[in-house]
Amino acid sequence: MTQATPNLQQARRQWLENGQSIAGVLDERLAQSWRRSAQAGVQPHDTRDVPDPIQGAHLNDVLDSNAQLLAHAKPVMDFIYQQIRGSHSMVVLADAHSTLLHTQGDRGFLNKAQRVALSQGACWKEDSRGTNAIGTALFERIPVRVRGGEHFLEQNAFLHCAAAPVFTAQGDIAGVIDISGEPMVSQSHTLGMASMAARMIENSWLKAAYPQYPRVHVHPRPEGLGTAAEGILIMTHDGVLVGANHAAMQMLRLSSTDFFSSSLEQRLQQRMQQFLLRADSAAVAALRLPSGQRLYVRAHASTPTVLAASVGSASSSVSVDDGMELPVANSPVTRADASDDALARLDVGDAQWHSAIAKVRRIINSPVPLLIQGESGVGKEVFARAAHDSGPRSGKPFVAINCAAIPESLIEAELFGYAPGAYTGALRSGSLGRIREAHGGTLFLDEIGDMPLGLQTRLLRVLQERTVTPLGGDSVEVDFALISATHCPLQDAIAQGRFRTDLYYRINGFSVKLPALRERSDMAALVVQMLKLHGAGQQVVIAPALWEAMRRYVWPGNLRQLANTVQTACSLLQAGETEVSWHHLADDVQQALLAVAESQNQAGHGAAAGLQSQTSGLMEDRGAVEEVAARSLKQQTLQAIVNAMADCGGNVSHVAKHLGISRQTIYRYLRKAQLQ
Ligand SMILES: Nc1ncnc2c1ncn2[C@@H]1O[C@H](COP(=O)(O)OP(=O)(O)OP(=O)(O)O)[C@@H](O)[C@H]1O
Repeated sequence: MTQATPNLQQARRQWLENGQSIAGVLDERLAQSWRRSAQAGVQPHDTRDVPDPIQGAHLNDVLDSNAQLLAHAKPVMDFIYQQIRGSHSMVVLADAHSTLLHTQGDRGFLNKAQRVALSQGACWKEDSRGTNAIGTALFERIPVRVRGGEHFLEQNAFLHCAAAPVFTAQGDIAGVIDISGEPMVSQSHTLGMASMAARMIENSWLKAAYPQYPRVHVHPRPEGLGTAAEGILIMTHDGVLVGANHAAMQMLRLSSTDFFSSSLEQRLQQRMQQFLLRADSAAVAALRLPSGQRLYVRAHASTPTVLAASVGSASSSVSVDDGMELPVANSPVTRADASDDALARLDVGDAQWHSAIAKVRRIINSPVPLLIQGESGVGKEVFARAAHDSGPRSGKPFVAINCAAIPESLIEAELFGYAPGAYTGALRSGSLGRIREAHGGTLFLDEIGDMPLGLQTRLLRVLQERTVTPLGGDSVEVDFALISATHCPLQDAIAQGRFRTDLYYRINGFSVKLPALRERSDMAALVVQMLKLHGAGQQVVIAPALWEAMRRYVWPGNLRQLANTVQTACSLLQAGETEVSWHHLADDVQQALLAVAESQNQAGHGAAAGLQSQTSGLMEDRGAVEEVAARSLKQQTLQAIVNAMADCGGNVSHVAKHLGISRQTIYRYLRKAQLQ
């Protein structure tokens, strides 16, 4: 423990018991974190509410969803560990929700860390573990060092930790890298090492994620190019910015809304595309930004001949700062990335979503039945349609049936059809039935877990024999690709005797899980797409404070809720208005997002500053503003838990899995809700 620890313990006790000020006792940012920890109900001595590490299938799911992060982080962790080996320390990688994915360290220290659950599967979120480098760095989105007694939980006072967030290509948090150890490694350079490790992971991931697109490397000094500190920007062949590392975002003051909308040329006010036509990636040019800042730039044109897409009649040279002349090729317009089908159009930047698409492409030309899992509204049907449109059956029917929406008495006739006059009230001409309507194309069975048991037996027969027997008629051959979807694990329904095991294996030739919106790293790209779709040809943007709240909201209704929100907002814009703001939202969404913004505001963040003045007129009564402010992120989480409990028939394990939180957290929320 450090010398400071007893003083800090005493200061914390006096602050908690008598409200004595902690200002000056510790860094203001950590003091804010202590306040948040106390507000979240974390008890410095009592660790009963600390969730247990996740294990087994749940852990595997989390590792799968972070496969890209892990793949790029492990070599960097090896490298960092080589630097600190033997110093009673460890390197830790956690995901964006503070769940530990991988640890590497000295055996003795790993054992010690295990005692406070600094181990794989454990969650180190600030609101359950109190102030700690991993959870606090994720909350603050900046590198954070927490030494000894600065930890909120007393049991963590032996740890000295430095953590830095790792950002995705569009500026969202992907995870965090942390170096933890005993006081002897707690020199200031551990924070620098963690930050450098984060940059190395981002750079490796960014370069691998978009091999088909050209890259621009930038740094304020020429010798900074090629180092871990350089900025890297990725752009499409027609100049649209699709990704950047954190360094580039800071150098160019980019925000996540700049991706997929503004072109690099707009941002740099230089003829970057022409510059990129250079095949020689060794050349360095100097650019001066509109702000006067000078940047040195090197292009890495992966496929030099394809870069002329939007340049059109490129001139033979382009002049940049320092009088450098860059030769420009007049290349034919071709695309390196031929894949522009429906699935590719859904692939706007999220790694999990990208991996689901890549997996489905592997079976798209085969008769393997596909099972899509994911919460309600994540886009399962949209994904299924895109798989159909991108496969060999495109142009043939895509027939979607929601098994939960058709009354049990009608579903049989609806699916299998009936012969003329088969029953009273039936159409005289008979009915083909939805399965036969799908002949040649794709049958999409949504909410298949809700299909009545008797019908499951008949569906199984159809799948085995590839024939349909309409009510009162003879069997007819059918040929269709099958895609099914479910928002709850079918194993549950099997365990409860509500779903046939043999049918499960028939429909689950291959399964993909689509992430919830709150787990996706490409929300900015999705919103930009939606704004384009509903913006009636105008370049519509979102007010910064509102956007900050949207990014932090949990979106229990997923893409459906987000798409409705954007569409409603766009339709409420007055003629000539191009910025979506709070008063363009439906009441319920507005309240939820205002609560997010206010909770941020109270937590000392500037993003939502001035919120009240922005909303005056919207809510004239100060009491109403306070009432909204009182609804915290916790209430949204509680709402998401309650909704998921209803969806999953009260099965806490499945709710935990769906929401990516521990069972203990769910019980804690429900217990608190009951006490209210
Ligand atoms: N990629 C997307 N871009 C924009 N909006 C989308 C996208 N995917 C889905 N949506 C929106 O979300 C809505 C819900 O999508 P979809 O019906 O595919 O979800 P689902 O997971 O099948 O939902 P449920 O489980 O409730 O049937 C769509 O109607 C659309 O408005």
